[in-house]
Amino acid sequence: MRTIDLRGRALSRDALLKLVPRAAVSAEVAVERVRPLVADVAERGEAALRDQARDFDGVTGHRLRVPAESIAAALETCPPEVEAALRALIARLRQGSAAQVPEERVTHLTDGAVIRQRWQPVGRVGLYAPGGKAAYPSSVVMNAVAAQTAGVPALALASPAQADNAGLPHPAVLWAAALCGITEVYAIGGAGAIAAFAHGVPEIGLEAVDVVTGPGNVFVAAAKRVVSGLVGIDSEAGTTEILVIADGSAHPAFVAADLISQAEHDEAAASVLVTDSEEFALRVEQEVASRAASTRHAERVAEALSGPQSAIVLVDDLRTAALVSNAYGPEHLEIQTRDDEGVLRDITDAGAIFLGGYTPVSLGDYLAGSNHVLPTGGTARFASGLGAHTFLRPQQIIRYERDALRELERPLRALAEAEGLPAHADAVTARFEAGKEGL
Ligand SMILES: NC(=O)c1ccc[n+]([C@@H]2O[C@H](COP(=O)([O-])OP(=O)(O)OC[C@H]3O[C@@H](n4cnc5c(N)ncnc54)[C@H](O)[C@@H]3O)[C@@H](O)[C@H]2O)c1
Ligand SMILES: N[C@H](CO)Cc1c[nH]c[nH+]1
Ligand SMILES: [Zn+2]
Repeated sequence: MRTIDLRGRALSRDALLKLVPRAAVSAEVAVERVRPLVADVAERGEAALRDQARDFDGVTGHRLRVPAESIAAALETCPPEVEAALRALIARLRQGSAAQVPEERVTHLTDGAVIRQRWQPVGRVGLYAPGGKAAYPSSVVMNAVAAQTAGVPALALASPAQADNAGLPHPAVLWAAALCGITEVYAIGGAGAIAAFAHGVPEIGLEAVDVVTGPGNVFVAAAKRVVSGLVGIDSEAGTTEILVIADGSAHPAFVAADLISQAEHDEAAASVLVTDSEEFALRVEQEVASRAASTRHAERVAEALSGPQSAIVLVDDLRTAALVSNAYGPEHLEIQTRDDEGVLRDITDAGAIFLGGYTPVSLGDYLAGSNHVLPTGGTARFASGLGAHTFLRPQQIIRYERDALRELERPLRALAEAEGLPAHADAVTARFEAGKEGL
């Protein structure tokens, strides 16, 4: 990992972001690459999906809609320990997600003037679980439990077809689908899946959805940006990032293991350490060097950690570390310092925040009870992680009685006249003209 020494330097946000750039394929470049793929699915439907499966997943002649029997049959091949772990994940995430459903609130402004705020779930959602370099049953659960907690009535799932599973999605994805009770599953990957959800593909019985969610690589994230507006999306949950703020009190082996764990996802993954201790930085570097080569995906990890998107950043103090982290807006932020809560107070922008030496990101990836589908690429500045709230729309319901409306007749007319829209005021006055009593 390269080291960037910021000690004694005060940098603007833009200058910081130039020093620690995002992944090689920028969101803008990826958007231009996937735009024709999305348009092709909108135009040619199934035929376009088949071409993309051949080109990107190496699969031809498969069934795009997974038969219900294949989902049920797959669960029989799930090792008991994995099934128990998936059930534990579902149960813990249900608990964690329940807090994301706001209560209906009623506000009485004056006598007879009431506003209610209710949270209405969307009707139909398309959930994406990645399946390129690895299979993501955990992402199936993260999507499904959030949607089910919100009360969404119709859920469809897509994940890439696998050449070595007869063109079905990865078996582990089907295990998770079965355990979550999802019956509508498609073997479709990448931008094609996102486009299929957004536009619908009647030939295969896929009806367009209202909201598309789920994580994926840079092309999946870009496709979500392209279809957003036509459908709702969660965040652009793209290529994984971890930023660790640590001081000399942290354990170098813990921090190194966490940086490596997220680099395992993708050659383009970003692992960043920000520390005020040069000695600690060196020890982490040594730990990374001694551990990285023995991981299963050593080549991918090495590429991610040696890329420009990964770095060790030396700063003067932890307040500056928080400023650097805020400028970056990481998907995952770990804080391992003498005063984690103090550092947390300075943090504004991050997808999810993991405090202390015993809360690794990989816990959040699987079993913490929090959701692992999180904003990347700096979008944590304005977006949140996936949750039940992603599928809920606040709706205001307004009811005024006669006297409460009458009280507002004059000020309302003043505002309507100020805007040059007097018929708005007339609509109120009409209710108080003689003979118009009594609704
Ligand atoms: N932010 C989050 O919440 C989060 C959570 C989990 C995983 N992730 C990320 O998800 C990603 C998973 O990626 P993956 O590749 O394993 O699976 P994936 O399912 O996201 O991507 C595979 C698909 O990418 C498409 N694709 C591949 N090469 C392409 C190209 N050159 N042009 C256009 N499309 C192409 C294909 O359609 C293929 O089916 C990783 O980057 C990981 O870091 C993010
Ligand atoms: N770290 C990923 C989010 O970027 C989530 C994940 C799923 N499985 C393992 N990890
Ligand atoms: Zn992970």
